[in-house]
Parts: sequence; structure tokens; C-alpha cells
Amino acid sequence: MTKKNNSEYRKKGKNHNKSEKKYVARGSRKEGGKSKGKHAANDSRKRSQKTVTVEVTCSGLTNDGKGIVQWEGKQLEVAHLMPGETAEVNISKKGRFFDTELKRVIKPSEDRANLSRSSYYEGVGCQIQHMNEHAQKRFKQKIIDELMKPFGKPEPIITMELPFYYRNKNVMTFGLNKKRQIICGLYAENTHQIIPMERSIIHDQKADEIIQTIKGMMKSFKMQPYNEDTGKGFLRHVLVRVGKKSGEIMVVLIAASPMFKGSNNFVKALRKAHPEITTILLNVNNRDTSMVLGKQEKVLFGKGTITDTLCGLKFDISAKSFYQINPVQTEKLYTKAIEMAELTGKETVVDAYCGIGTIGLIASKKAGKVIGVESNNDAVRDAIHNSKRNGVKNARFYQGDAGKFMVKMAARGEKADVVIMDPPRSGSDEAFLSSVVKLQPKRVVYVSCNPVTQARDLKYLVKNGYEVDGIQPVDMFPQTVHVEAVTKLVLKGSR
Ligand SMILES: C[S@@+](CC[C@H](N)C(=O)[O-])C[C@H]1O[C@@H](n2cnc3c(N)ncnc32)[C@H](O)[C@@H]1O
Repeated sequence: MTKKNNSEYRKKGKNHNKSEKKYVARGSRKEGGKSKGKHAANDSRKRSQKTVTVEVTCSGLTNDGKGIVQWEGKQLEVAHLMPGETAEVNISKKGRFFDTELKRVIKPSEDRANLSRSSYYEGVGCQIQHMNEHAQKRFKQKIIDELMKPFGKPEPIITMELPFYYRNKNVMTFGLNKKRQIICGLYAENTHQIIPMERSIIHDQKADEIIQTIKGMMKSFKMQPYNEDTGKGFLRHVLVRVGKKSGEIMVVLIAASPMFKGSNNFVKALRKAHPEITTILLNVNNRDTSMVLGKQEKVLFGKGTITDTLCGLKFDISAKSFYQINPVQTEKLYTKAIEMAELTGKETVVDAYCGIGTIGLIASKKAGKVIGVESNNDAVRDAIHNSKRNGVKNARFYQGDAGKFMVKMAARGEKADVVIMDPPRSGSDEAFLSSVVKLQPKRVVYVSCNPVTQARDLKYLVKNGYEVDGIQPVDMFPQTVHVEAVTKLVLKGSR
């Protein structure tokens, strides 16, 4: 179903600032009724052979934040519609599915957000920004409560006081529209179609500005956006990372080729427009992939990294290393995770999937020894550097697969008192989890940005000797459907 096409995403409706007009959500049911005449008779207006406009009432929400509606015996999903709301919706048949598009909310919910920020309304990736803070909180709490039901009752989600402009990393993709004008934006859900956008209520505003400057410079520098279909062109994406506390800014130009003609002049012009930029890199990604960054990297200006501060420690961050995107909420998450670890100063702590070493280094002050493991080479190099930079003497970092590393630790009969694990969205694996069971740490603190895979992994640990002793959701991604949670497990009989 994924369509690779770099052309401008077709927007339905004329006024693109109106949230109701921008979203196309795929209906969840195959076609049931066949009679088009019946549709025409029941519907207020027939837009085309396959599109009808109907009035519907929303009865609930999917876990993707879409409104559930019933239409002609079918259950459909409508983006940006809330329970209790009545709305006009366009429904069109796409093969065996139905696409829905919210046209107009007739009776809005009391929980609908005040979109006075509509000039910033650039909805891609902000699936629930039409919900006010109470509705967002309820939505996320319900998801986590349901998924964690077998393990206990989660605490109330820790929300963010000012849930806007929090992201420290923006990535925009470049392409050409049908008029062959340069556009940049985000991919529409499950596609490679670029929805042009200039800013978002969750992006760092300076980062958005820099990306727009780059877009504006491209023509005069004869820089073509890359076309995935033809393999021609140069610039694929721009990544901007901001140290929210340090003010340092990294710009990464992700190109299809290392041949960057006029790079010196480009860098000079960009720095002139934005003297606040502290480093600029060229990253080369010539693979047919949906991964943004390639392996090859060249520093064009500055030191190639930026520094940021978290929980009182300074961290250097490379372009390819993972770094939590919401530093305000990260401090709350880490504080909770370290509290759950119940460190007394003696413990051997494994920081698995450690990234640039943030959790382990912050925990090191309260631990006997920290062992970090991470698969990304650059992140491990950053972690070792960050350890030295912060004068931490009791932490060691290793590059490798966390599962294999733990299997070796278990085989060597090594000891771990606490395992803190923070795997990617896909969760952990059996090699890792079975080694945890062999190593028998007294506590496991599981940080996760995907409660579905977290619940799966908790089930394994609970089946094999652990019990859940606390679940704390943290809203790391306001305005979006994503939910983060940290869970404490204790070895049965160890207390
Ligand atoms: C969600 S991030 C957490 C990083 C870090 N704990 C933090 O808070 O910044 C997950 C990390 O796991 C790493 N990773 C992914 N798969 C891995 C594996 N099989 N073994 C070790 N590390 C892995 C990624 O490179 C990434 O740095």
C-alpha cells in the first residue's frame, strides 16, 4: 500500500489552515453495502462517483486517536474527530477500503482544543492536537491503563506544563511538487508523499526557521532535491538538532551523494543567515531506504557535535546518536527511572540500550558500577566521551547488541543488581530477556516509548520470576498519540 512518490501531497479542500480539511484517514472496514444509489439517497450531497458527504456522530477513539463512526453498517475511522462530536465527513472508496476526511465539525466537543494557534496548524505527526490537555491526558491514560491491566494500575501520567515547541530535533524531507517547485515537509502517514509544512506547534521554532532558510537558498545554489523514483537530485532531508539548554545548533544536510559543489559558499551563506548555528555536517545516504541518515558523514563547519545538559550533566551528541527529543520531560522520566532503581551506592547497574550514556551516567552517582551497552558506534563513542567529560569513573560502555551482550554476561556468571533497559520501539528480544532471567537482578527498570512491546516483554519477565511494582507513564510527546512509560519489576522473593 505504501506509495513511493515525491510529488506534493494532494490536499483536499481549499483552506489549508482549517484543521478539518487536512486529514485523510483510511477507514478500517472492507466495503459492505454495494448500492451506490443507496448512498446517494441517504447522503446530503454526492461529490463524485466514489465520494459521498455524510453526517456522522463519533462514538469513541482508536488507539491512533482517530474518531470511530458508524456508516451504513460499517465502522470507519475519522482523523481529528472526538467522541460525542457530530460532523460532516467525506467518505470515498479506495479499493476494498474507505478513506474518510473530516469536512466540518457541526457539534464540537467541550474537549476540543482552542486552535487559536491555527496559523501554526501543521498537523502531520500531531495526531491529537485537536484535543485539549484534559482529553489528551485521558486518551493516553486509557491506552496505558488497558495495556498494563495484567500488571497493575499505572500512576497518573506526568504531563508537560507547556506542551508546545518541545522537540529538540526536526527532520524535514525535500522534494518537488507538480509545478516543479521545491517543497519540504513530512511524509504523509504510511507513504512517501511529502506534505509541505513550514512549522509545527511541537517543533523548535528556530530549527523550523533554519530549514526554511535552506529551502530558500537551494535555487540560487542550484541544489536539487533528491527524487526517490528517478534516483536523481541531491538533497534528501535536513535534520536540525538544538541543545535546548546550551543553545547550540547542529544542521545536518542529508544528501544522496558526497559531491557537494559549492559547499563552502553554502555553509558561509547559511551561517550568515543564522549565526546561531554551531556545527554543520553533510551526511550521505545513497541507499533506497526509509532511514533518514546514511553511514558516511563529513563535518563542514564546527565540531560535529552539540552539547546539552540533562539532570545536571553535560552530554555531547553526534548526528547519528539517539537523544531523547523532549528534554523537559526526559528529566522527569530519568528521575523516575533512577528512583525506581533504588540505588544505594553499591549496585552494579546495567544500562542496556544506553544511547549516549545519559541514564547510566546520571545513575552512576548513586551506583557502585555502571555497565552500558549500545549497538550504535557513534552513540557509544559519545557515551565514553560523556563519561570522561563529567568525571565519571565508575562507568564502562560497550558497543554491541544488548541481547548478545547479556547472553555473554550470563554465560560468564557475571552479576548485575539492577538492569535499566530502554529499547527501541520494537522492544527487547528473547536473548536479552532470558539473560535477565539468568542474571537475576533484584530490580529491572524498563523505560519504553511503545507500551505495546513493553507489555509483551513484561509478560515474559512476569512469567519468569519478576513482579511489576510500579508503572509510571510520562507524556514525552504531547499533541501526538505516542505514550512513554517506565516500569519497575522486582525479583520475586528478593525483598
Ligand atoms: C530508545 S533509545 C534509548 C537510548 C537512551 N537510553 C536514552 O534515553 O537516550 C534506544 C537505543 O537502543 C539502541 N539499540 C537499538 N537496538 C539495539 C540493540 N539490539 N542492542 C543495543 N542497542 C540497541 C539504539 O541505537 C538507541 O540508542
